[in-house]
This record gives sequence, C-alpha cells and structure tokens, in this order.
Amino acid sequence: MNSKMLELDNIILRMVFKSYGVGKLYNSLIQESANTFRFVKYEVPPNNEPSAMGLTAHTDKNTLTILCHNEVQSLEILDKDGNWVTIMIPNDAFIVIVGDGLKAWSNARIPAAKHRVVMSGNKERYSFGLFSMPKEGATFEVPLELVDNDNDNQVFRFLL
Ligand SMILES: O=C(O)CCC(=O)C(=O)O
Ligand SMILES: [Fe+2]
Repeated sequence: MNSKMLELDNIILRMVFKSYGVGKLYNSLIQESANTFRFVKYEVPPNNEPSAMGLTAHTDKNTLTILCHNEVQSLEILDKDGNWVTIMIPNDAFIVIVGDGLKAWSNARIPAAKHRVVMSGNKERYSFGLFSMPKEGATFEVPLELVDNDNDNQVFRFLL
C-alpha cells in the first residue's frame, strides 16, 4: 500500500510539473522530498450526539496528501462558494488533497483545499494517509517559469 501511494504521489506531481512546462524540475523536488504516513482513528460522536468535529478545518502544510479510509464518509471540503461538501470516496479509492506546499510552489495557481472531518452515525472512521513534503532544510521555491508580472508579489519562498 505504502509504495503504491508513493508511486501515485510521484505520478501526480510529475503530471503537474509537466503540465506547467517545468518537467525538468521534477527530479530535484523528488530528491528533496520526505514523506510521512499517518493512520488515524476517529471516534463516533459522544453521548448519542448527531455529529461531532473529528478534525477542525485546515489546509495541509505539505505538498500533496493521498488518503484512503474505511467506509465512513466524514471528510468535508470547502467549495468555492463557501459550502462544506461531504466527499464520497469510493471503496478501494484514494483522495488527493493539495496542500500549502504545492500552492506555494505553483505561485498560488493551484489552491490548497480546506477540509475537515465531521463524524456522525455509530461507526468509527479510520484513515490512512501519505503526506508528502520537501525534506527538512530544503528550500522550496517557485520556478521562474511560474512567475509573471501579474502575480509577482505572490511569490512564496520558504525553508522547512
Ligand atoms: O482522516 C482524514 O480523512 C483527514 C485527515 C487530514 O485531513 C489530516 O490529517 O490532515
Ligand atoms: Fe488534512
């Protein structure tokens, strides 16, 4: 599972880099990357309450998150109109979430998705995720190819 998720992460990032015409930079990002896997259990709402916040709204700080889970559909994403939408993740499927790292790298061309976990019902939720990110100490810079006059002042540069 872990190696398949890493492979998927690499394929997606390579596609993103290529689609922006900077495929040659992909290898350096991969060499500079570190990855974390996290397994999380979410409890059912206490005291028969109809729902409970499992994880408060946030954007991921890493580059890309790839998640799978048991059948409990509790992941919500904030859409462009400000509505929380429950994401139905089919069995045997992954969901891919863009984090702040990819937003920064793309000079804000790719937005980071705000998401949260809201628990309801009487079944626990389990999720397993790959959180890919530049390794500690790596400088993460917007490629010059993605800098233009219109959004010059949005250039992010950060050191992890
Ligand atoms: O478990 C989930 O479905 C979401 C996890 C998550 O958003 C996170 O750990 O950052
Ligand atoms: Fe998250």
